[in-house]
Parts: sequence; C-alpha cells; structure tokens
Amino acid sequence: MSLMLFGDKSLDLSLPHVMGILNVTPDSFSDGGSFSSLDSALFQTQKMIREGASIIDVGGESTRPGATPVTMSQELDRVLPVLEAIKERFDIIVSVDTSTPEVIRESATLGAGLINDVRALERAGALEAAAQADLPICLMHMKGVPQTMQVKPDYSSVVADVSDYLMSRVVVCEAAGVERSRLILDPGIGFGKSLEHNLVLLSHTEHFKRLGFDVLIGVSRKTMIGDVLNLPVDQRLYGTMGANAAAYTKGARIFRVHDVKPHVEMLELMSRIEREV
Ligand SMILES: Nc1nc2[nH]c(SCCc3ccc(S(N)(=O)=O)cc3)nc2c(=O)[nH]1
Repeated sequence: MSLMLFGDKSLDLSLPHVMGILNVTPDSFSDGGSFSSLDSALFQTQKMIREGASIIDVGGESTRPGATPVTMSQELDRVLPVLEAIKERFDIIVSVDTSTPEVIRESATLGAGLINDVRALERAGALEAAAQADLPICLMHMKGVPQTMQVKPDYSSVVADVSDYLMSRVVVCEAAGVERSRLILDPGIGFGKSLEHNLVLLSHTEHFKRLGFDVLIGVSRKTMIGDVLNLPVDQRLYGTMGANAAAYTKGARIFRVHDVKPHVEMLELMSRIEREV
C-alpha cells in the first residue's frame, strides 16, 4: 500500500491508475477539439468515470508538436469552468495539465487534485504557485518547446539526461518547500524525443521508479506508436495498450490515456496476476 493524497482524495499507487484525457483545446492532437463545449466535456468526463478512470486530466493548452501557444486568459477560460463543473457533479480527482502560475493557483482553489506540468514548473511563478497549492505535482521532461521540439532531438544518453533533468527539478521543488512525497515523475514521451529515444525511455521506466518516485506515462495514440505500427492516430489503441503494459511491468502506475475502459480492464488483470504470490 502506498497512499498518495490528491486533494481531498487519495490513491494507492501500488496499484495502477488510469488518467483519462479531457482536452478542452480546439486543436488537441487526437480528438480534434471535439470537447470544446462544456456539455460535451462533462459527457466525456462521465463516460471516463464510468469506465473506471481514477483521474481526469484537463488541459487548456495543446502542447503537441507545432501547437500554437495560448494566452493565460484563454487557458483560464477553457480550464476553470470545466474544472468547476466537474467538481460540482462528480466525485473524482481532477488533474490540471498546465504550466501557468495563475491556472495552477485558480485550479487549486477550485479543488484540483493534481498539477500536471509538462514544463516541470519552469515558467516564472509556477514553482511558487505549486508550492503554495499543496497538491501533488507531476514533473515531466520536455526538451525545447512544442513548436520545435521534434526537430532532430539529440541526447548524449537519453535516460541519464532526462533523469538528471527531472532530479534537478526535484531539488528545486524541495528547496521551495515541496516534499518529495508530493512529486510524480514523467519522462515526457513525444516531447523532444525520436522514436528510439521514446522506446529507450519506456524500456527504462524502472530507472525513474528506482529514483524513489511514482511514474506517470503518457504515450496514448502518440507518433511513436504510429512510427512502429505505421497506423494513423485513430488506430493506435492496441499499440498504446502494449506500450502501457510494458511500462506497467517496469513500474509505471499512472497512465494518461484517451481510451479508459480498455486500459482499466488490461491493468486490472495485470495487477491481479502480478500480486498473486
Ligand atoms: N504528464 C504528462 N502530461 C501530458 N500531456 C500531454 S499532451 C500531448 C501532447 C503531445 C501530443 C502528441 C505528441 S507525438 N508527436 O509524440 O505524437 C507529443 C506530445 N502529454 C503528456 C504526457 O506524456 N505526460
């Protein structure tokens, strides 16, 4: 049993947990912004909860390669109404996928249970806002910026480089008063990585676990699946499940996915069998 507090709820992170993706951006890379309206966002949220999601991840800024940056007010206008509406209607942990201090602060006030920052609190003011929010924080590695991160990404040793970076962010967080027990690490699949880099990172998921942190993986429908299987984004479920299954066997416990039910069922069997003595 290893409980982690997520706002007013807690999760046993010795068990796998599915984080359902709720993109409230018009250009989200995989569902084409089909959840732009509040009603459809709530419908999708209800569906993912019924399918067994432990966390709903709300993101107001698309950070896929080539994405155009959003303004702070755009991000606030997209995220906060959805967060508020979800908290009013459902009993679920809501994580907010943001790098923006004001969004971190407002989201914490409105009852967010996790800050999920693809920029590992690098933005000015983000670290202070997250420290004050007293919430768990996912620190993810991104090399460069979404607009150019996929242009010939290069590492001397991708596992060492990514873990050194994440540990440097852990040190900075601790100095700001964030206890380690609140931190989750994420190698950032697809964020400034080649196919090979992504495969090596997934193969070495255990390395991040051995650093003493819970690990979150976000591989759902991403290009690396398409590169391996030569399939379009709407046919990458099985490859996504394979990647998540491999990451599970190597210690990952939170899986950020579009397809909740398949992963809940897959991970139920995997965790039951792994626990059998
Ligand atoms: N913690 C965490 N949060 C996340 N938020 C997102 S948004 C996805 C952005 C994207 C889309 C597609 C590609 S690609 N070119 O590899 O297909 C890369 C990035 N992802 C993650 C992730 O992984 N972890």
